[in-house]
Amino acid sequence: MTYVNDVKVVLFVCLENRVASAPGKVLMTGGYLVLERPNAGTVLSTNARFYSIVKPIYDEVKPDSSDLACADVKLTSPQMSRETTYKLSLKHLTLDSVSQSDSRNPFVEYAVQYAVAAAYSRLDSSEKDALAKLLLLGLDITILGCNEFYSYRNQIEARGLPLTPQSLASLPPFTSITFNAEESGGQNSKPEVAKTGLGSSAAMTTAVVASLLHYLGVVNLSSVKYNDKDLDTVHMIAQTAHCIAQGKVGSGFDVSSAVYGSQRYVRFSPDVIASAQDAVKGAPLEEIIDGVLKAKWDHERTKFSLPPLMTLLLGEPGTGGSSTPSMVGAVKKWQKSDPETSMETWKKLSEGNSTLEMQLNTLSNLARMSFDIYKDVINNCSTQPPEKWLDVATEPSKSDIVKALLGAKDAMFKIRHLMRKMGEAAGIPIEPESQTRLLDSTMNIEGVLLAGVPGAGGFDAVFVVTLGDASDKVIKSWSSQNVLALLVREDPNGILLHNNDPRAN
Ligand SMILES: Nc1ncnc2c1ncn2[C@@H]1O[C@H](COP(=O)(O)OP(=O)(O)OP(=O)(O)O)[C@@H](O)[C@H]1O
Ligand SMILES: C[C@@](O)(CCOP(=O)(O)O)CC(=O)O
Repeated sequence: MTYVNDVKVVLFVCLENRVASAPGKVLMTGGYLVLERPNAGTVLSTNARFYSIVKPIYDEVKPDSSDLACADVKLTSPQMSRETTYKLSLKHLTLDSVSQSDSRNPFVEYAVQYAVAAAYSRLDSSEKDALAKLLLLGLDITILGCNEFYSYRNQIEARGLPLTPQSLASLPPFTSITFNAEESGGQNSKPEVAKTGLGSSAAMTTAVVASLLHYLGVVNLSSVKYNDKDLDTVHMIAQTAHCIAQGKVGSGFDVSSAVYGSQRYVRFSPDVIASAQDAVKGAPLEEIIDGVLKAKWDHERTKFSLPPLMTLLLGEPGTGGSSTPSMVGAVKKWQKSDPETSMETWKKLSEGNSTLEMQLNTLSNLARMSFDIYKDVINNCSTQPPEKWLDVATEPSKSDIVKALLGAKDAMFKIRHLMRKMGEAAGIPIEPESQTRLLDSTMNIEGVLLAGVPGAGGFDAVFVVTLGDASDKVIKSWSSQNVLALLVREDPNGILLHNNDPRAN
């Protein structure tokens, strides 16, 4: 949207759509490798979304306002029963908390500062006056995360409910979050959210940046197309805010999928955000963000999502999750200490990842070419163990599909074997024995195509891809093994704009 001189016109345009959302992710292949260019990761975005609702706090700028240099910002997180208020300096773009509570949300704080700085850097001086007026009405930001981001296992067990997706579905949307008991009892430590590992910080940061940039008129997200420049702007700001808030530069697949949806991703060169790292040391924010927006972002993303009639399932084994940064540290240490073996393992892993990606792309193409034959094969294989899948291949067109299915399955076995090997060499449980047992038994269920540990692996939820209606069998089997099937599914969409508060739906 081009900025209009009268702030009321801007508000009129923006109020309709002031809710943006961004999805959580599952990194199916490329864990660790995707940290280094040019290795790729395939990432599926999910139906779990973070919503950010932005509105003004006041109806009009108070004429007697003595403090025209600062805007009020209110950040509400109903699921955490938290409300924090800030003063945003319109001159320095600093954000100072004026709340009594010491609860901070660095992801959202950087998202607000950087989005406002992006607005200033993109506008000429007359437009900047209108922007200041809009900001002086205050920013009232509410953040909501879908239940799928959080673990409700304890609540389900405490209520004596069965460990099933139906029990999860009975929870009201945007239920209050459970904090990890051990942490809340710990000395001086803030309670840690019990989460499922879907990339809450990336989805939250992206939703806040998207809603703010749209509200401030920097981008127009009402008509997004896959390659839209506006999405690129959201991506650059969200990625920078996420890195700075996290204090580390990951591969960025989580922010990229939060913005653009399911994809094949190759990371950006870390020096594109070097200027923002300098900002922390005191350089003017507007200039820094201008630099970030003009930097040569060299990440690559290609269209990728699951072929039709395949379902992504996640199973929470209840073993408590793992810390990604410490696992990454151990793998890096191993790479340094044994460059030869590690390079060899990574080479083979990269081949396995490419094969799996290629087989899935082949299946998508075969489905496009002749959907009826594809549907027939998938439905038949969904009720058979894999050793019987070849029996389904009664004609050449069917046998191409079955070959690709078996090729995908084999590639997944190879990837798992190498991930285990990497874990053993690095001294960390990338695919711990308990997960191996669960994955092996799951792979034996009829109609299961793939099963593995997503992302960095460890004790987080495992993922499975099933054919046709086979997911019901997996859910039943998991329930009997004390594994909770989550309600998470693949949804290839990235950022979405909504007309209403999702709690009203
Ligand atoms: N509903 C919410 N409202 C506000 N803040 C939230 C909400 N849910 C989570 N958070 C905050 O988001 C941050 C999540 O960051 P954290 O580093 O724990 O996750 P992450 O690395 O993205 O995790 P994962 O990939 O495991 O989901 C935490 O600071 C947490 O307090
Ligand atoms: C290990 C790593 O490659 C993947 C981490 O994925 P997850 O947070 O475990 O989903 C790290 C990264 O890509 O930033």
